Amino acid sequence: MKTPVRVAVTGAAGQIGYSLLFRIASGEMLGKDQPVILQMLELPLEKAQAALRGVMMELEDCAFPLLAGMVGTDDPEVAFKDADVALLVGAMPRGPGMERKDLLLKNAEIFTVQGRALNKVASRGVKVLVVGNPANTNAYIAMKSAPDLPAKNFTAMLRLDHNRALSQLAGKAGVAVGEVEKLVVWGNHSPTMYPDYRFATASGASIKDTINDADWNANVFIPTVAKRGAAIIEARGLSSAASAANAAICHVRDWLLGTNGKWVTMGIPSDGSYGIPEGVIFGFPVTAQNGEYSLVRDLPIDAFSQKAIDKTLGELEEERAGVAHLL
Ligand SMILES: NC(=O)C1=CN([C@@H]2O[C@H](COP(=O)(O)OP(=O)(O)OC[C@H]3O[C@@H](n4cnc5c(N)ncnc54)[C@H](O)[C@@H]3O)[C@@H](O)[C@H]2O)C=CC1
Ligand SMILES: O=C([O-])CC(=O)C(=O)O
Repeated sequence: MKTPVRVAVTGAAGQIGYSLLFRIASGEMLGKDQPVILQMLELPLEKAQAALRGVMMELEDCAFPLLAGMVGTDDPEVAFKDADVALLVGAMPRGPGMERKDLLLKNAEIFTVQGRALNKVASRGVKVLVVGNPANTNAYIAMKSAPDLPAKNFTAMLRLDHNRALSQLAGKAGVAVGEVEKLVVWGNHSPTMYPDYRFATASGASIKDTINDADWNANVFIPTVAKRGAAIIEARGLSSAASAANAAICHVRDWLLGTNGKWVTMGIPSDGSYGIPEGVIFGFPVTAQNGEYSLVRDLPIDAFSQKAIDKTLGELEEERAGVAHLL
């Protein structure tokens, strides 16, 4: 039996938490032979704590063989104690008519507090995924609040955008979604993100050449992916939850277990590549192996792409300036 991995999940009684915890406990994130201990954080409010107790009862009732332990708490230092993986989901979601950056000042403080708690008590190699919006800037806040932990281990979720783009592309090109490779979504998890299909292939053939429609790319594909979150809110009255939980599972699974050379999109602190200033948490193409991700380097950036990348970077710089006083 392997040593259990400690997985902290914040906002555990929320929508995404409810779609996420059961899949982690069943082995979908870390492998079917990997025991896990779930360390779940909720707000110190009776309603949130009662909901968390209910979720924990349900987890118990599943009798998951891989669930080696559970902690439910309102204290970040308990939730993050020795955590190997931390999924920072707990934050306010947006409603109709809002942009994700409207949540910035409402949610920012959560990530200073949680960054500091991770810095103090988490495993020194903890791998952090920020889901709570605006995810890139919240990941930046958490990273800056945890100076003793490796900055590269603070990541933001762009995988939902990546998966949305995969499905749109496969549908348009008439190929199976599992065949599509070499896709990337650059930048911020916001409507300025840039889903880039220039390198994408299906069974080795260029998807861009198959589709051969620049108008579709600019006026259908990119806006459909970029505004998909709002479309879900419009349709459901609530933001994406099952697909967001699925993306979180994909992100962490690929990071820890590897991608076998396939590209995925992760929001990671820039090392200065592609002209993105060091430290900005930006959606980049990566591969992963042995628990470490590596940036896909030296891709050609044409004028259209440069303009899109500059736009999403500009927005991230603005968000960063907006939270500078907290750091
Ligand atoms: N990056 C991405 O692709 C996506 C991000 N999101 C974001 O994820 C976040 C969570 O979404 P939902 O689960 O739908 O929201 P929700 O409102 O259903 O659940 C959030 C939970 O977090 C808890 N919470 C709030 N502050 C907390 C704190 N300081 N510590 C611990 N728990 C706390 C709340 O009590 C609530 O139970 C939102 O910010 C949403 O916008 C949602 C979808 C995709
Ligand atoms: O759009 C939202 O507010 C929730 C989210 O991040 C998404 O679905 O991509």
